[in-house]
Amino acid sequence: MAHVIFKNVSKNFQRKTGGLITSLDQVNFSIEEGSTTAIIGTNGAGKSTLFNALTRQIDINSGEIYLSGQRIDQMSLSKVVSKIGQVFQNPSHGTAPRMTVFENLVLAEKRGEKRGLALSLSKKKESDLANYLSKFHLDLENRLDVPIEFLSGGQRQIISLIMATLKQPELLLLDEHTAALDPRTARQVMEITQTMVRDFHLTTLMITHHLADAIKYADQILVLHRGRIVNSHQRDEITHLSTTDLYEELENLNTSEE
Ligand SMILES: Nc1ncnc2c1ncn2[C@@H]1O[C@H](COP(=O)(O)OP(=O)(O)OP(=O)(O)O)[C@@H](O)[C@H]1O
Repeated sequence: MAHVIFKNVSKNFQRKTGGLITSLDQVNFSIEEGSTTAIIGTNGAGKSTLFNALTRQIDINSGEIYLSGQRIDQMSLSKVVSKIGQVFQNPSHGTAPRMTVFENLVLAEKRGEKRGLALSLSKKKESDLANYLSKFHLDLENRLDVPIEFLSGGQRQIISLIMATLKQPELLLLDEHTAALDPRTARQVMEITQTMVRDFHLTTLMITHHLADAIKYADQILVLHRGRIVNSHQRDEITHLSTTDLYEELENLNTSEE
């Protein structure tokens, strides 16, 4: 059985002016364990809605969503949160900006555990973390006692990534997590992401507008348009794709609407 399965998933929203918007329209796809899937699509295609359905931020109207063989579209939010790690486009999303890097990492480690546990800010743990952070060459090992809000965007995204993967999630969601970074930092963050995904054998789903990243890192590319998966490319085929091919595919979808 595939690791993630979307079976006939649909989601409608009520339009303020009346009527319904169909954000997900009978979406079907599956993701193999340990693989990376990129979702690309036109504006308003339903990419965020798909992520929100996975993380239980919204209820779907029909269909089924499975993670590791379990139906998650009806699971409690707290249970889903413990299974899925997410990194957002906005570097301050998902972290407590006024707390230090170390405090954020300790909180991430305690996520899903009983409330009321004291933070175990031991010196030993701090030096272990400093060791781990030094391998990213972003000077993070010297920033453990600095509030997250004072870090650069790239540094914050790496911390968010570490927080999202610390508990080895069953699924990692990357929501355009390099989009707000300058090109050099974006490349660096993407490479570190790839190292973590490989090292921890993480099943990953990423929304990206960087078509080159989809080609370079994905085992599967899903093309979403008006709430439907209109095409999918698998690894064998992706190797022969160029960014121009994907760009033209998206352009054709845009112009077919006009
Ligand atoms: N809470 C909501 N209420 C009403 N309509 C919504 C809601 N969330 C999403 N939509 C609509 O659903 C459609 C899909 O939106 P979604 O944000 O999922 O697309 P997207 O692919 O992430 O877009 P983009 O790349 O432009 O951010 C859009 O028409 C959007 O306006």
